[in-house]
Order: sequence, then structure tokens, then C-alpha cells
Amino acid sequence: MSEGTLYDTVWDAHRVTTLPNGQDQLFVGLHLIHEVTSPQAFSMLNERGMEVARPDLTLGTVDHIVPTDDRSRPYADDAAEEMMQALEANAEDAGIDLLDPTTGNQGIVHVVGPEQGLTQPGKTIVCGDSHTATHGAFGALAFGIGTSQIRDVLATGTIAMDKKAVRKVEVTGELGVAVTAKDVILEIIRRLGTDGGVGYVYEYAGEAIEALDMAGRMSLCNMSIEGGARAGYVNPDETTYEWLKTTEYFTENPDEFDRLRPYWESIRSNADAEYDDVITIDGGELEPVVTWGTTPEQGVGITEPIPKPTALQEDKQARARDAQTHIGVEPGETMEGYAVDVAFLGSCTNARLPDIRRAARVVEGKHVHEDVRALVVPGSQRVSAAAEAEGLRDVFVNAGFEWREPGCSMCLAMNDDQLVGDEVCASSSNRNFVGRQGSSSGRTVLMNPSMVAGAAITGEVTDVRDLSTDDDTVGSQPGVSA
Ligand SMILES: CC(C)[C@H](C(=O)O)[C@@H](O)C(=O)O
Ligand code: SF4
Repeated sequence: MSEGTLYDTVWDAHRVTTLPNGQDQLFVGLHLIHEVTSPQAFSMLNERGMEVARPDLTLGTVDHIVPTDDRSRPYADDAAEEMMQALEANAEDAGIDLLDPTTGNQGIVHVVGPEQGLTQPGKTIVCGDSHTATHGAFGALAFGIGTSQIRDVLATGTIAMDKKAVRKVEVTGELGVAVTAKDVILEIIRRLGTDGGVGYVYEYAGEAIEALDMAGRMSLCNMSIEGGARAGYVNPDETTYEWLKTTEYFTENPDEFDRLRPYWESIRSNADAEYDDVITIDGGELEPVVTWGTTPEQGVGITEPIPKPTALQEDKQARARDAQTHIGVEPGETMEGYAVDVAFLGSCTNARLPDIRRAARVVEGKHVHEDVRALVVPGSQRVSAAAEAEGLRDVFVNAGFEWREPGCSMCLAMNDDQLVGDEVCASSSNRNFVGRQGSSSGRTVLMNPSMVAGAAITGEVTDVRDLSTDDDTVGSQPGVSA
């Protein structure tokens, strides 16, 4: 078993006891809740007449069902209004802060926690949402949990969990122009498969990871779960501390920053830490990755041919054939030139300010292709306001994009933002499952945000390196705090 890793150290620091069934009971430092997965857990608690143990360590937001256009109440969709009301009532009763749209701080749960400065190194963070691993970007242990676990955390402020093995995923070298954290994680999943991480937590390390800004680290950790890992994290460093320092939590509590910093330093994996597995990828060799299929592992470099199903592992061949039929691609072709109908720049993977900046650089002075419907859905109200203040909203709107209010939107289509019929979407989100974007015949091609911007402009999957000669510098800071 691993030893001396951040995972081991933070786990031990939070262990309350080992339970008779062998699981460890961990103290939970931050519990994030949203409208889809929390109502049932609150009902279970209410049925037993129990109270929320740590409302002070719980934070709510609304993201999945919230409309991204007209947000006047009641919401046009009754189911959405009902979920929102349940969340409001539960938060109010328990005394939990709720980042609703009137606060100016609303957004996707995995965008707002870090923005608020509540996602911190060495914390245990849970949320009833599979992409909770995002918060691992800060060196937190962050896990997605199910409804009965949400209930348990609400009731006790702790959670029972099995300890996993740790795989170090080392990405060496320097990423090329237009190659981003999204491409790195799509490449990792392509190589190891969507179940390659089962039983593991991933520690991302190496020069290419250390060079990523916090937005990039969040994109990377966000998709750990798509690779089957229980969680993913990056050891905290100066980049992490710089982000934290500018958040409201720490500008309001500067002493806290000085008090916590030694702890943050102390939890970093030791130089001689032992891992259960190590894999190394040469980051310098990567190019932008896009998916050709219906799982995130079915990806390919933008200039590479789509594989023949028979070239894949035997148990993956049938699924690959079905996927190629659904998407309508042939092995041997590249994805370049594949026509798109919709461009979606959004989701907790890629809707932070640096993502929007990168995409804006591609879009500036150009126009969305006449056959394409293009949307920017910022990850949070803060991201949106910061982007607007920098003039980025104008760049997109002038180019023919719709600029929407924050939420999950077309990432999973629980609101009105949906594909129609067999539309193809160039999407900066994290899942390309059949039906994911609201239409069972709809087709999703996952890619990084500037590639989405490129597809919006040309009307087809495009190697964005051919569109922009710029380097990849967009500023390392979020620019969305305080
Ligand atoms: C609705 C929620 C339970 C779900 C998740 O857990 O991931 C959603 O966020 C998703 O991305 O599919
Ligand atoms: S943006 Fe997508 S992946 Fe992220 S929480 Fe919302 S639905 Fe889930």
C-alpha cells in the first residue's frame, strides 16, 4: 500500500475511527450540495427527526436544473422550480449558505467552492456529484458520494469510506501550443480506459502538471472519475497558494492563510513516498485530443486516424463499432472536418475564466459559422462578471455566440439547453455518452475550449493550431475573486 503520499497523510489526519466493517470514518471538512442529489437526503434526515450536524461546513448552490436564459421565478419548468424550492427550504431550515442567483456567487458546484476559497489543500471535501474530484486540484481529498452518504454526512459531519490505492500519473515535459489540461486527461483516459482507475486515487505530478494554472488543474482532476479513479489530486504549491490568497475567504481572514500554510506544506507527498502504481506520459508529445465515440476513452489526437475497432482490446471492439456507427465516422479518417451543428463552451470541466480567455482568442474578429448554434455558459456568476469586465462577453456576442447565465446547461441537458435530433455538438464538457446532451440520437465530440471555439467558427472539428498563431499564455490567475 502507498505510504507518505498526500492521500495517506490527509486520510490519517481525518480518520475518526476504523469501523467494525473495516471502513474508516473520516471527518468531512466541506460538504457541497446541489439541488439534484440533496433533497432526498434531507427527507431521510427529516424522517428521523435529525438535524444537520455541521451547517457551518456545508455550502449549497443551484446548477443542474437552473435555466440559463430567463431566470425569473417561478422557473418555467415546474420540476426545476420544485427542486429549487426544496433546496431553498432545506438550506434555510438548516442554516446552510446557499449561493442562489440573487447572490452573484451562483454557479456550478465545482466552480464556486474553489472561487469562495473554501476548497483548500488538505481538506476532505464531499458532494453528491461524481465530478467532486475537481477540488483535488488544490490538494484536497475530494469524493463524489451517493444519496445515503449525503444523508450520513448531513447527520454526522463524517463519512465511512474504503481506502484506495494510489497511482502516480506523471506528465513530463512541456505541453505544446493549444494543448491543455483537458487534452492531458483525455489522453490519460484514452490510454488507461474508463475503468483503468478503478480501485485507485490518482496523484497527478510532473513538470507539465506543475506548470498548469489552477483552472487547468481543475479540468484535469475533474475527469478523474471518467477514468474510473475514486479521486484525483495535485500537490499544493505556490500556484495553489496564489489562488487561495486572492479569494474572499482569505482576504477576509489573512491570519488564516498564515496559520494554514504550514499545514498545506506538510501534507505534500514526500519525495520518497511509495505508490501502488506509477505511469508516465510525455506531455511534450501530445496534441489536442478529441473524442470519436461515446465514452471519454474513445479519443484520438486531432491529426491521428480514428482507430479500427479490431486494433483495440478485444473487449472494447463491439462498443467501438457501435460508437462509430452512432457518431457516423469511419476508421482511418481523422476527426478533422467532421461537421458540427452546436458549439458548447461550458461545464465544470472547462468554463472558468482562463478557458473562456483561451476560446476568446480564437474567436476574436471572426464569426460563428452560419450553420452553427454556439453557446458560452460561464461556470459561475463571478466568472461571467469577470469575463464581461475584460470585454470577453463582447468578443463572443459580436462573433455570434449566445452568452448565457451560469449552470450545467448542455453538459447534461437537465434544462432547456439540449441537442435536437442527431445534432453534433463540439463540447468542452466531460461526457459524450449517448443521449447525454438531451437527444438520444445527438452526438457529442469532447475537446478543449479553444478547439470548441475553432469548431464554432469553421463549422467542423478543426485543428485550432491552424487558426491561431498565438502562444498559449492567458494569465495564470482566476481573476474572479474579491
Ligand atoms: C446530477 C449528478 C448526480 C451528476 C453526477 O453525479 O455527476 C451530474 O453532475 C453529471 O455530471 O452527470
Ligand atoms: S457541469 Fe456537467 S459534469 Fe459538471 S456537475 Fe454539472 S452536469 Fe455534472
